[in-house]
Amino acid sequence: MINKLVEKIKKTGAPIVVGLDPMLSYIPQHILDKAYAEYGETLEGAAEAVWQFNKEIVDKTYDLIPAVKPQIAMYEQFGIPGLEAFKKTVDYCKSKDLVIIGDVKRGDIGSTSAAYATGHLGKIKVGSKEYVPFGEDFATVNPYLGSDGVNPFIDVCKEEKKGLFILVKTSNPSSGEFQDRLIDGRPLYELVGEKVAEWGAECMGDEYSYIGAVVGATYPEMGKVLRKIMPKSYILVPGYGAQGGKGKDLVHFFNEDGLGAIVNSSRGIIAAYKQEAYAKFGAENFGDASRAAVEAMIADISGALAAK
Ligand SMILES: O=C(O)c1cc(=O)[nH]c(=O)n1[C@@H]1O[C@H](COP(=O)(O)O)[C@@H](O)[C@H]1O
Repeated sequence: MINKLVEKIKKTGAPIVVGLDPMLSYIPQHILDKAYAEYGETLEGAAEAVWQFNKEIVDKTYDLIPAVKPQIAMYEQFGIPGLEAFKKTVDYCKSKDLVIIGDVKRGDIGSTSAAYATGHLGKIKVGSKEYVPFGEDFATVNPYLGSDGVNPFIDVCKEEKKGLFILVKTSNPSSGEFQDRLIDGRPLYELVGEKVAEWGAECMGDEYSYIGAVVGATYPEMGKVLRKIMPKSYILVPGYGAQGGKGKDLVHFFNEDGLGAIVNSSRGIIAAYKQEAYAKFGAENFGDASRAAVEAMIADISGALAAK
């Protein structure tokens, strides 16, 4: 799957991911009204609105981008109907040939991680039958439990040709509270980065490893150091747009080959119609606003890389 991701990034010229993080407050009234008229003001109604909202954004952007990243919390908040909307979104994106990064941030003791890996990246046997529960291509993984919490994910990736993005340095303001703590004079995130490089060396695709890392756009200096520590790992870079990251901050997350990083924006794309810059589209044409925001993001990042 890493080979497909790299190929699609090359083909689209867009090292970006659209984050499908729907909140009811981003969904235009006409979509909410229609969903509530059909299902009532229920969890089912909310999930239907989420699904219709996602579908329009995917329809308006899929030809420009290599990948999407649905964040499962945004679906789980609507309970079982929300999870059904998550699965529908994954299947629809797959039908559009997009690479799907399941932002699930899992990680537990080995046996539990194995079940998470099966659910999100693998297949489950039920009697004589086999099922694909959620079917994402990549999953985000929290490495805090250590190798035995990560290895079951790696095993499933090897078997299914899937991939991981392991949290190394997160984008949020208090990420340094633990991640920057010095251990033998080195920050913890560097030690985790070294471990990702070690896991990744065993899991190579054609050019890049299918064991990648997450490093926030909001910490460009740390991104520069981590890029060198993990030269063969793709870095998923969240924090662009709504969290303040800009194209010029991101150039050192990329390798000299112009590859090696994929930048996520969620609210900045899916709720673009609410920003002043895209207000002219109006809520009715929110998908066109998202397309324009994707085009602007690609231009910003490619411009910064060209100027590097
Ligand atoms: O793993 C992630 O994707 C992630 C890691 C991180 O360090 N920071 C971070 O923001 N994220 C996710 O990236 C998305 C960012 O959303 P926006 O800030 O709206 O672009 C959310 O889905 C977050 O859960």
